[in-house]
Amino acid sequence: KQKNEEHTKDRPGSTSRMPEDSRARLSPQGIAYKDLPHIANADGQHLFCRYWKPQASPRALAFVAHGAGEHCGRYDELAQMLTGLNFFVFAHDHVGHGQSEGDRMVVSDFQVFIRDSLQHIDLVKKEHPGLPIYIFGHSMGGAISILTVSERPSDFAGLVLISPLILPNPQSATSFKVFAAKVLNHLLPSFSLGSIDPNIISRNKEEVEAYVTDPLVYHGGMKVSFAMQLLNASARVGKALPDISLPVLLMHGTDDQLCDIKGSYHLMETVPSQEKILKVYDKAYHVLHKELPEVSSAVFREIETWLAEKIVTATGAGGI
Ligand SMILES: O=C1CC[C@@H](CCC(=O)N2CCC(COc3ccc(F)cc3Cl)CC2)N1
Repeated sequence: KQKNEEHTKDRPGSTSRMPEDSRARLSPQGIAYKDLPHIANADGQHLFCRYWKPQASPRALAFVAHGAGEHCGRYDELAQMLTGLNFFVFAHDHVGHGQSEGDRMVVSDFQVFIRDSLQHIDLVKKEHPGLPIYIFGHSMGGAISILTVSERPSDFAGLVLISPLILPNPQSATSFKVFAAKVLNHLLPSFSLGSIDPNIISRNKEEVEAYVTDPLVYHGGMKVSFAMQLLNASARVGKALPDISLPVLLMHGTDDQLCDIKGSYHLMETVPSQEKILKVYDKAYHVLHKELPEVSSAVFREIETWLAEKIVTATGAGGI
């Protein structure tokens, strides 16, 4: 031991740390992971998980991919509605988000989000063999959902996208800014660009307040390296669309200033899916499920109706 310490002391920059095991590992909020539902991803990072179980035995599974800076707890209402349809709903906080490990809103490669989602999906599918699985994504979570489906073309029964990130917003990604971001990424990857203006996420002031005061939401600026990963993601999404052929329900607000609705029009023109529905919400902002009551209730109703008819036919309990 003594010898060993001698050795590590000499080597610059090395520390002989005690191996940290799950027992001692704490969430960014200081809660022991042994007391939280969690999975460890391929890099050993602990991801906080949420599960919403229906009363009766589930008829279908739903995985929810949250957006940049937020966390899966913000989908509680949506998940509750789905458990009413006898869905077993599950989600996790992506690396660098909410109660999961990782530097805040940092990811080494966008693929990490897809890899971790597939790991969680495979885990839950093993526990519920044979059930159809639907995937939900909002904003950056929409890009994660599309890329997750494109890796498993026949695994999913449907894709629900709420204002997905498909094309970078022209303002935040002008060719000059993209060029600047690429240059900056080499020089100062941690340089912080602006943070999201909370007032443009929704017209619902209470929801804006909830977002601003939510301690699990990251309110810092977006690092250049993360912006690069988002650009990488939207490029990959553009290439994946021609291979998406599962049923798609897509919703977008005309006044979304964070993810351009043009991306959803492009998706509709590009995916070969037989069933693809785009619902446009006039004057609505980015977070449709947390918008003015008439918009969000329409969004929930839309999702409920779309899914109810699918799982009825899927379980063959349809009419004569
Ligand atoms: O409930 C909630 C609260 C938060 C919101 C989700 C937010 C989310 O996920 N966004 C919105 C911002 C968007 C910025 O995109 C870029 C920025 C710079 C760049 F250079 C290239 C891109 Cl593409 C990425 C996707 N929903």
